[in-house]
Amino acid sequence: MEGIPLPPKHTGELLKDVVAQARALPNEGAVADYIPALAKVDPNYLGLAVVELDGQVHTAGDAHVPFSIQSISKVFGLTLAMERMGDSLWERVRMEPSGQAFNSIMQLEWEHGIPRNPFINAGAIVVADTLVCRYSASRTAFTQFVQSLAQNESIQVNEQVWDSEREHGARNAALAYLMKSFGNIKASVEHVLDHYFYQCSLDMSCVDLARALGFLANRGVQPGTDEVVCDPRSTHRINAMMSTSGMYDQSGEFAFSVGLPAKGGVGGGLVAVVPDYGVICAWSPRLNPYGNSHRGMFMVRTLAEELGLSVYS
Ligand SMILES: NC(=O)CC[C@H](N)C(=O)O
Repeated sequence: MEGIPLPPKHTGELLKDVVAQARALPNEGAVADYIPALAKVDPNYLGLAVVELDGQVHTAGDAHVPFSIQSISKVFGLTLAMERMGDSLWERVRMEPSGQAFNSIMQLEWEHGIPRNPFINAGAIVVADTLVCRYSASRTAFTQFVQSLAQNESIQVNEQVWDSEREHGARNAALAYLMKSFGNIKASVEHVLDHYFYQCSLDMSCVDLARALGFLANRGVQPGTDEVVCDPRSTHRINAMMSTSGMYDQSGEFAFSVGLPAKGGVGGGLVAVVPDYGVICAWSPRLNPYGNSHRGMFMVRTLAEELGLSVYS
């Protein structure tokens, strides 16, 4: 990706400009309320961060405020599971776009309890099952993994969000029990959901997330620490699935208009990987009908256009 890096000062100014443009947009979309604790978040937060591979950090708005990472946790879970399971993981979850909402149950019965990909809820619940089965303390292992990637030991679960997910998790429980009936969940459903809800309920800032996912822009090696998080083949696969499924049923539009591997969550976070350059993270809690951050998409798209970051150009 030659020619991407702009003078650092310019990038910082650009981020501030993009946040100001996003703030001026009409208030479209709504904060997720099917998990009641998420509905309490101030919808006007706006954060944007870029962490480059050489360690430079550019921020604007609320880039340092922790928020609920929700489905962005699926990227960390998948990375851990791929390292632990090897290719046997792909017997239990596929790598195809689903063309359905992130929590849809219909396809799962037709396809005998094998989820389309690890980034819809059903797929992430299978991934959570593999973690629960392979770690004696999967929640602790998950937190330590994320803390070390983000180089921030203060990252922790938001207990209110975790409780709220448990109390309002009927649909995820339905997905898990259906998969259990097909033999695709090995541990107890209760245990698996507990882990899944936990990882969704971690709080991280835009800077934390952009730093934590640096290895995906750097062939699996974590910038700054030089830790080998995964091999280049796994890096390629994770980025490929983020490109095809990371934005759920809007992944095609995102590839069409932005052109970066990305993952969104219903907390309003959106991460985008720019190979050989760094990671962008945007946050704005109001969601569009696909469950993706409305202003987050605007911010990542504008930045990608301004800096010429598309991997398809
Ligand atoms: N898209 C999301 O961010 C969904 C995550 C949320 N915890 C759920 O399971 O419904």
